[in-house]
Amino acid sequence: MSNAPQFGLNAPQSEAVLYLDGPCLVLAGAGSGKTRVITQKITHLIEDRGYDPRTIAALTFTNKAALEMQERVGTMLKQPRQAKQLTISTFHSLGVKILRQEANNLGLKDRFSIMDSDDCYSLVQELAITTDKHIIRNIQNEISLWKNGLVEPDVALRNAKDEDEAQAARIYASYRATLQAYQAVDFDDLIRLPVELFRDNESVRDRWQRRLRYLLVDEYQDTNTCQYELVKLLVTGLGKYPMFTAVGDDDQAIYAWRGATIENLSNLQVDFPNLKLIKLEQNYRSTTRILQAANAVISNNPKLFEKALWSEHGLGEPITVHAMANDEQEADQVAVMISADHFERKNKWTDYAILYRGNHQARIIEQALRNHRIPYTISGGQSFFDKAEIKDIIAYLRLLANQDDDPAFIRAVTTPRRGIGQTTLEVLGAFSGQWQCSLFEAVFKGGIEAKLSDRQLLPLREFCNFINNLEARASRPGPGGSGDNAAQVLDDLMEAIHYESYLYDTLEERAAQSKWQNVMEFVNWLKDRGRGGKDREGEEKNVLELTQMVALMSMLEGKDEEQDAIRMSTLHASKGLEYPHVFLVGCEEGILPHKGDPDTPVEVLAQRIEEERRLMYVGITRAKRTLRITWCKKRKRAGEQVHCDPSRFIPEMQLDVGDAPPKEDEILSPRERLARMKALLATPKPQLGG
Ligand SMILES: Nc1ncnc2c1ncn2[C@@H]1O[C@H](COP(=O)(O)OP(=O)(O)OP(=O)(O)O)[C@@H](O)[C@H]1O
Ligand SMILES: [Mg+2]
Repeated sequence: MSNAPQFGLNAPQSEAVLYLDGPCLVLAGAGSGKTRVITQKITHLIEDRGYDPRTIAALTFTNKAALEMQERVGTMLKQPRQAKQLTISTFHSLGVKILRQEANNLGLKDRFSIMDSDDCYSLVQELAITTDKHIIRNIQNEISLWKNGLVEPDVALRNAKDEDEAQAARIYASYRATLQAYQAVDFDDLIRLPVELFRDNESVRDRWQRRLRYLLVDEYQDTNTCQYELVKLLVTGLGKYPMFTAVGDDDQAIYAWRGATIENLSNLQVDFPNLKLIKLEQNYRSTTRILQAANAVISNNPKLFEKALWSEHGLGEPITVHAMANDEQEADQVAVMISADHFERKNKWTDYAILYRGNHQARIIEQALRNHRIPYTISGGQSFFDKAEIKDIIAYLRLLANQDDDPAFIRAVTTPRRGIGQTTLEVLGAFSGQWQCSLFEAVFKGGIEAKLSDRQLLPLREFCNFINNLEARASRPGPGGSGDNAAQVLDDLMEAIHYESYLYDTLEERAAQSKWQNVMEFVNWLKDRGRGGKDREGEEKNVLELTQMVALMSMLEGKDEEQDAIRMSTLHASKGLEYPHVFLVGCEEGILPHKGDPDTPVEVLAQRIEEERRLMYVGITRAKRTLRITWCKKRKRAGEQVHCDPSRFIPEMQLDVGDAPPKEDEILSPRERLARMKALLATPKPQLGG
């Protein structure tokens, strides 16, 4: 097979697309067309190699990225409908798909629930018998890291370094037991459980390997141990070539705090000695100035793999740095700059992005944008699915799907209020603890009559009967497969719980109206999905399946509105995306790099700063044409104005080095420009290992 460039790709990109003799890793910097390799390869597999689209899976990091990839492939295929048959999803969605089909093999009932991180927080709070947020979060993190590292509770306990960690390990053991009792899984389990299943059950694993003939993984640098294990289990087997392509960039690894390890990149070379390594060096996204700044910043980190990026897009406009008096002025000025730029360049709003380190920075920017009447959408922040009214409805759905889901039971039974008080619930809780059954089961269990009066018990039983009746219909497919069953069940549910009047009774009118609109939007969206999407092309879903789908969506991001609006996003959520004009705000010491725990040991601190630097690199490289950096001399923290210093990453960008007046851009020929750029990039960098 020739490696001649094709499909609008450069030579190494086509090589990666055409390579099918074994596992392949594309390692390259930002904007070099890694994701493009994935979409092209999927198309190539289907159109030129005769792969059935149902046997191809591509894994990405966010639901949004998955959706974009699916749409992109759809436009490339001669038969766009085939794109719908592909599995293009996040690791977690693939996990749900596996769990749903293999629940019985894992001792789970079909109707397991997926607990969100709030539920898990409450559970840890209960088990740890404390209300100290800091302690609870720490334990929650520790449990998550153990799960993602595939560490069992007894091993965690044995290896505990101190009493705090031992205590966390004991809570981890009870936490797992409790989830099992609830017939629930948390987000980490969505990947951990399939891994355990594939490890322990060869025939199940074999079945999945037969179904998935080719696996592609985007943003590979951010996979954690558990996700890597899942990849390995899917692609290694008896008499079968591991067929996969992973693409990634070690300089963009920004999820170490969630257990991702960059070592997975080098592990790949160890675990698959015949791994084909392909590097890409041409950047197609950004101007030379932007790339220079990005390269300069990241050259301060030790390197796992050497890379040198260059671009043909010309030097471009200067990168500007703006010092602001305080955070209010920053927000206002950014809004003013965007407004002016928007009218001057006659751009769309979607051409702009404001990126920041932490969600807490968003509120003040939102207010400024509203003042200036600039439309915006937020990603990576509070998602639609995290709104209280949506979570209320989801609680009912979860309970329909799984009556043992205690957190959902408590939320649903008390919202709207139906005369069931805290004392009643406490008695019920104690009783269910004593009998080791769920709250729902406790309501009908013999002996409960002695604990609760009729007045207390009646509304509980009424509620449970209502759920039971609805549940009987919830799991059925529609009559004649019309998918209308889900819609009918949803309508009945909404009518029966009087949620609308509850909102108007408890809130002032405007708030109630807006919340009710959200609820209706959510319900209609669910109904559409139940019918297989707006065009009814996808799979139909019953209420149980819809519930699991929703649980997953809330994890990383919200619903995306397709309006012309600027994008506000955390740096983490901006990964993989690109915008013509980027504002990187709050570039101050303590914010970016993030302050973190003052007790952090020096060697850990150094690693953290490196991760923060990669985050800066991700931010810079989202920009295609212009990049503006802002920082504040003062910022309000806990109600007080505190003094701030500019981020160390600003001088690291070495803006003076390549910052020639824009005219020079026109004088240099592309070849000269390239030579100049390469010379600038040739500064020696510290080497590390591999
Ligand atoms: N060979 C090519 N010719 C022209 N444009 C390209 C080529 N390859 C990629 N691009 C374009 O360059 C931009 C960056 O590509 P892509 O998003 O695939 O990069 P990436 O390596 O995945 O970046 P990131 O590391 O940020 O995820 C996209 O707009 C893409 O369409
Ligand atoms: Mg990408």
